[in-house]
Amino acid sequence: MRAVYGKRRSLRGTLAVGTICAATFFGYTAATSAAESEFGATGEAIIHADDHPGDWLTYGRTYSEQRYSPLDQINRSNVGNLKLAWYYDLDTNRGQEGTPLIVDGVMYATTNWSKMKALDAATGKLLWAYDPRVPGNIADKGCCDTVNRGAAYWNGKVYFGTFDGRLIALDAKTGKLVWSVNTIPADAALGHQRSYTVDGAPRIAKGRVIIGNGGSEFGARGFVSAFDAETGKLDWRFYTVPNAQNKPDNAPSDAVLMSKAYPTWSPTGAWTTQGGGGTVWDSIVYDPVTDLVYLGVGNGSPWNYKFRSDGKGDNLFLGSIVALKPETGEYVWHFQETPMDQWDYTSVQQIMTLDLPINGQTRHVIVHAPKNGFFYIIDAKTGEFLSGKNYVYVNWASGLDPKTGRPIYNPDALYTLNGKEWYGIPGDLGGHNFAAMAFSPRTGLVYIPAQQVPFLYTSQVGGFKPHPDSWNLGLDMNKVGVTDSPEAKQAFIKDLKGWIVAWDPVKQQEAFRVDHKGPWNGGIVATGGDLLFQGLANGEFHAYDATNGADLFHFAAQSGIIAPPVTYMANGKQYVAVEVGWGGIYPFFLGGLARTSGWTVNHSRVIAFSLDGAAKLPPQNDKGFLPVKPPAQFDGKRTDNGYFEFQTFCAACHGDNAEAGGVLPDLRWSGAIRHQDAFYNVVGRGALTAYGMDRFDASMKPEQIEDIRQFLIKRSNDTYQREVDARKNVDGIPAQ
Ligand SMILES: O=C(O)c1cc(C(=O)O)c2c(n1)C(=O)C(=O)c1cc(C(=O)O)[nH]c1-2
Ligand SMILES: [Ca+2]
Repeated sequence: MRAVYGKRRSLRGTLAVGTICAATFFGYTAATSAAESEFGATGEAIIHADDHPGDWLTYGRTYSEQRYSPLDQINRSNVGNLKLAWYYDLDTNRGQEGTPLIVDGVMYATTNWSKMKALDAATGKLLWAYDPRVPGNIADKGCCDTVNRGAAYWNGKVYFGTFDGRLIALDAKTGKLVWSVNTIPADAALGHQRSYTVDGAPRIAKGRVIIGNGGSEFGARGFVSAFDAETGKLDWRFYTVPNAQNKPDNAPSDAVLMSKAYPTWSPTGAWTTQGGGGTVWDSIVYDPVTDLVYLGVGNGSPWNYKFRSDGKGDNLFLGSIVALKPETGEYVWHFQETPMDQWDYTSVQQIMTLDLPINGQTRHVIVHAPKNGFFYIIDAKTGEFLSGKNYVYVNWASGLDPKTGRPIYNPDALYTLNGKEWYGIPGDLGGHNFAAMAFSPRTGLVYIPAQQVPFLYTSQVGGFKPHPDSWNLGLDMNKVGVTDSPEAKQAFIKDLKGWIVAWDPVKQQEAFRVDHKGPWNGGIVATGGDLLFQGLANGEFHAYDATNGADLFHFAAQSGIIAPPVTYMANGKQYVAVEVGWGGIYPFFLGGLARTSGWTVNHSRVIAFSLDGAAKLPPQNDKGFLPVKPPAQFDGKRTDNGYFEFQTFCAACHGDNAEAGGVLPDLRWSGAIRHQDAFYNVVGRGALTAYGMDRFDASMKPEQIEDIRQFLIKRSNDTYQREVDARKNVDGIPAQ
């Protein structure tokens, strides 16, 4: 069975019987003697990534983004002896989602706030750093923490996006700026909002750096841009949803948007002012086999389909994979996974290509596990739907039409049309989010960091009322939170789950699973040593047996891990490295509920393991924010509105119902809530903008801000004793 996968069988065969010598030769010697021809301008180096498996040259290691490394010096028999080789503390204690690149012994790691660190991959010593100085007050212009998922490497330069929308090229040796461009055209801003943020890793195809952006929770019209890798000149830009007036944008997307996509939108829906969404915030993949670029397209803006498109049409290309020609951005095919999106079911999740036996024939396919919970197999050349099966429990659709792949909707799930509430599984965070999955050609299995996080969808009462400075979903923000009753919380917590699904793509069924404590765990790498490496939300880093999921190694990393590990060779030794740092949307929005994945505090760093490592992490406080006795008095008449304002403007970062998730300040214990002026200085006048806290005096009146303060004092009184008691629990997790 193994022989049918992948292209470069001879090398894989060599490494499969692997000795340290073989891995050393292919990893290190090949890399150091490679010089210009291998890492040069042609892309051959990435196309033939398996000729130098000691490096990690592109986001998913190879263009197929399988996150499989043939290295086998570390394997099932010795992984139990894995040790910390080095660690490098980061200067941002927020979510770390980056995949570091390794080129010729140098690690290029992007971190939160779009910073770049070049480290010696053998020692963790800093070689150079680059800080693009993203302004602190724009943190709330993105939905989900000021994360960054990684860089691209090409012809002696490293490229990465910044949260304020730039694409930056640096000299890989010196860290000096080569060029920097604003990827967001001035006329993309919508009304008062400028909501485009860049946190995904750029990809490079045929000398072009391709990058998208986020923003569909605010009012955005998705697009990707391709820039010349040498000069930074804009080559082409492809929009993923139509122009509101159905006019040409002078872009390669014009023809398909005007002929195919526009008729799938109502001409009078709120999308015409809100942009429609469809942001390409994570997956962009170039496939040298088909010579196509695949875009993973995001959710609708606003989420509410009734408001967005009058409840009409499929809304192309939301929730789709779109294939383009790399040179021109010309449209080739699309496949829509979630027509009529109203659940934030993005299709941006990692796009992986494979050669798979299907009905006795080897087919070159895309495998995809988007948020909506179905595992899709799609012909990579034509976009033809081959099969689809749910990889997690789903309640919004009973299955997919076997011919077309269209979901068979549960009518109750269409909450914007039926006017009812909908407790959706998956919820808005998906059955699988940005945490990368991996494929092992040795087991034939895809390993998906799966999760279950339900979400209560309820339409905004009285029609769509956009706010100038917060999320604009068209939902009732009072309802999206979980009420504080112990029963409601317990029921919700029971539904929170996280695990690895080992998925057999040939049989379209689960082979086995590895259960975790809760959702929001890191991405996965699979190796030639028949190992899976994964960091977890509870702060542990694990190695599992790829054939059966047995837990073979774990290490306490002192903070939740959400990033995917990489593995590489340096000085003849195999290393496994990962960025550590709890964050992203889950602990921001779910707040205290997210702590049930395992109590975590953010201590951000890069950690690297080898078989003979001798490093030790310093001792740490892992108890998180300590409760401070709150003021006794509050104005009970203001707290209901305070709750509404909090859920609308603050909860997305400081946590549902004012309980923080271990990353940003827990406002119940903030000194600022003790005085009206102090609180207004921070929230209204922007005293903490340098730290990522925007000012809200343009979008909220002083009375609204004071209502929030009164609500916070009430919440701190209501929950103080519970939090004090929680610090006495054995595992430190507050009772919920
Ligand atoms: O619709 C969008 O534009 C958009 C952007 C992003 C982003 O840029 O990070 C996320 C999402 N959506 C999203 O739905 C989501 O679940 C999500 C999680 C994360 C994260 O990094 O933790 N980002 C995003
Ligand atoms: Ca989204």
